[in-house]
Amino acid sequence: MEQQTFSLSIEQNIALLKMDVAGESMNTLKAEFGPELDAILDDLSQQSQLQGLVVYSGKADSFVAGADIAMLDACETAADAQQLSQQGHKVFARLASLPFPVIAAIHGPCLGGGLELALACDYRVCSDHDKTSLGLPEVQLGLLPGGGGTQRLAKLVGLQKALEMMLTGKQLRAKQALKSGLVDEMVPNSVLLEVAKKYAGKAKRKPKPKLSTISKLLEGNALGRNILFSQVTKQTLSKTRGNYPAPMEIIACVKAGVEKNSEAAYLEEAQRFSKLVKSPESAALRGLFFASNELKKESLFEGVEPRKIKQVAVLGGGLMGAGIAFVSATKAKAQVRIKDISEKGVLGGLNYAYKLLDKKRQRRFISHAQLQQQMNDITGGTDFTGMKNSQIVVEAVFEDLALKQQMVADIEANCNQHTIFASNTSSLPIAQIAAKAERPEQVIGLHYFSPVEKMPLAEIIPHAGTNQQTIADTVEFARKQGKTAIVVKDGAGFYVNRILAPYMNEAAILLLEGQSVEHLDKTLLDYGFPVGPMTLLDEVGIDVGAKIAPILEAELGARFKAPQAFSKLIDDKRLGKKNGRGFYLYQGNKGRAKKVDLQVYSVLGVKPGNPMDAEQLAKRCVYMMLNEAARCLDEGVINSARDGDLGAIFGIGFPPFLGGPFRAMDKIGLANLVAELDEMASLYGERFAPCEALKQMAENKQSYYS
Ligand SMILES: C[C@H](O)CC(=O)SCCNC(=O)CCNC(=O)[C@H](O)C(C)(C)COP(=O)(O)OP(=O)(O)OC[C@H]1O[C@@H](n2cnc3c(N)ncnc32)[C@H](O)[C@@H]1OP(=O)(O)O
Repeated sequence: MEQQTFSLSIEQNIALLKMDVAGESMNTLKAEFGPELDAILDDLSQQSQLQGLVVYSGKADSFVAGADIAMLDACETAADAQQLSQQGHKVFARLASLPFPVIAAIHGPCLGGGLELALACDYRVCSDHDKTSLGLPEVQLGLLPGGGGTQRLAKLVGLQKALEMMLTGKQLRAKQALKSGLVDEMVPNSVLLEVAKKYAGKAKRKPKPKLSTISKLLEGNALGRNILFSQVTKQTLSKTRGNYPAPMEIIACVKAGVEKNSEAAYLEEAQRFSKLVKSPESAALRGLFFASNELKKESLFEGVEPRKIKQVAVLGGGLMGAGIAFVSATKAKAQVRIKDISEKGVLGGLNYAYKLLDKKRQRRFISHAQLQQQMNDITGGTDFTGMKNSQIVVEAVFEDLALKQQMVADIEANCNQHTIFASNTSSLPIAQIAAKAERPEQVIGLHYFSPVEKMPLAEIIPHAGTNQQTIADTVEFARKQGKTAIVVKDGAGFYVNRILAPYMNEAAILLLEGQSVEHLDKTLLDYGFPVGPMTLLDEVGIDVGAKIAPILEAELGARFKAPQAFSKLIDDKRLGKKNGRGFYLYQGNKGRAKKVDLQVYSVLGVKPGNPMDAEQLAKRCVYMMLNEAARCLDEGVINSARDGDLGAIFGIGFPPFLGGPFRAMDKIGLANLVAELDEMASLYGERFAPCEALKQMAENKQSYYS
């Protein structure tokens, strides 16, 4: 017999509807639930003695995570997707029109279609648990809330808050949800159902947002609303640069909600939703969701169980070390010891963690007691005291091979025989760091991106002698720190910096050819990168780039050669943002729009000329990256196109709506790409020559994804 998803019980004239999707760890909404729910609603609407209905989840730690994304993926046509949306509208409308109050009892994630279900209820009560979060994250999948969310949310929390939630996809914690009026009450999970039942017997109600006087003025009349919509449209376009259609569609739906009758507005939501389901941007973003979920679950070696890391040491209290200590303590819930050569370094590391936690406290995400508790998990010192039991030591010291080898020896002498030594080097081969180790099998690379607490990627780099247990433990540790972890081959630049370097070099060459700093940055921002290459070089440090380039060139060849003229920037003591001297002005320019430091051009001996066609300019940088990504896969630097896509998106910010370099190459078509690279090689130089792997695949009419 087919298992039911919903079970109905009645206690003292209060109906309790439990949702529990069999065989799945989280509830998601599926089309096939329609008839089951319809039958329940038929039954309920005939029971005149009922005083209320409480909807809750049978899962221990989640309410409903939204519509089933795989079901959306399976829609063959926009009409299929429109039908799904309209089916949702119909069921939720029936729920809303029951003759007694309907109450959602929410514990755990209540997202997308899950929140739309809760919005169709009269009242919402949620648990105060950390796991409880409410939001409409559809925009992150390139979609809009298609289950009535664009219509109901604004009526409950007001236009501004609703637009902010839907355009960012941000999830609210219980406290924030209560404050914004999204939920009516927040209680401990142990009494959630009991409190929800108390709403039975109350009046059904029309939601009314609690608005400040200014918001009332803005949202309460047509003129104010027009100003609001035009401001939001402008801000949205400046953020998306036209690359993401969903935000504009969300604004249009919300606008329809205030300007049209309900039937027309709901129809518009369904139509716009269906168009987005079939958009290439949403397909890429959904692909990303599935790919990162798949990677998260992947176990690397059969029979090798990763150990739980509870004791961590970090060598170096600088920006990277401090960030690593912070995520190890707060996310991976480990006891962390920071070791630095100076007291100042240790204090710097502790202070960094304190500041991050204090920000959370100020935003009321954590209490003062929780801040103190988390700070208790991070200690520091200038010697090896307290490090004996470390299961993993992550070094984040200067990029100096001899120093790192010394660190390995120190850790082998002062920790224990099982301690893993993980290096956060961004350029030195791990095999060299392990070369003098007594236990090289426990040496591995663990490369983070700055700032560690924000950047989602970690590259895990075993050298040829690293054992499976060390790899499995390190991957699991990075996952626990909240990172998307990809295993990459040991070699100059690993994966992310290896594909970034030719892109950055090309931008530098273009600058020397007379393209302006602003034009370069704007063009690649418009293309979809989060920052332009010149800004990125300022952020990373021009000196850091200058140090890595020769290492890559020596190991990988002339296509990595950085333009000679760039050494003049170092001679001019231009290190980037950190010393206030880079491509942009920093001193005395705080809070103002970024301005290029025009002296850069005279230092480099160039004069910015006519701006190159934006498409051509972007292609020159991006195609260098694509070609290198193809080489990396061919050489086994990455294990799959999927890892290459995730690494580029989470490590560099490769435009997510393109799905990553490999999906982008498939979209261009490998034969077209090879032809374009050939032409670029003849115009601009051999560095553009398509790699053998690309040529082979193009010849065989292959693609990276089927
Ligand atoms: C019409 C509507 O407006 C359209 C929609 O609702 S679109 C969907 C909107 N919802 C979302 O985007 C939420 C997507 N999910 C998430 O962000 C996260 O899964 C979460 C925050 C809910 C939980 O995260 P976490 O605790 O790390 O668990 P996570 O491993 O991601 O998910 C658990 C399982 O649920 C699955 N899952 C979660 N949400 C899902 C969804 N909306 N569709 C399909 N599967 C989903 C995951 O694939 C995973 O499956 P598995 O057990 O087979 O690996």
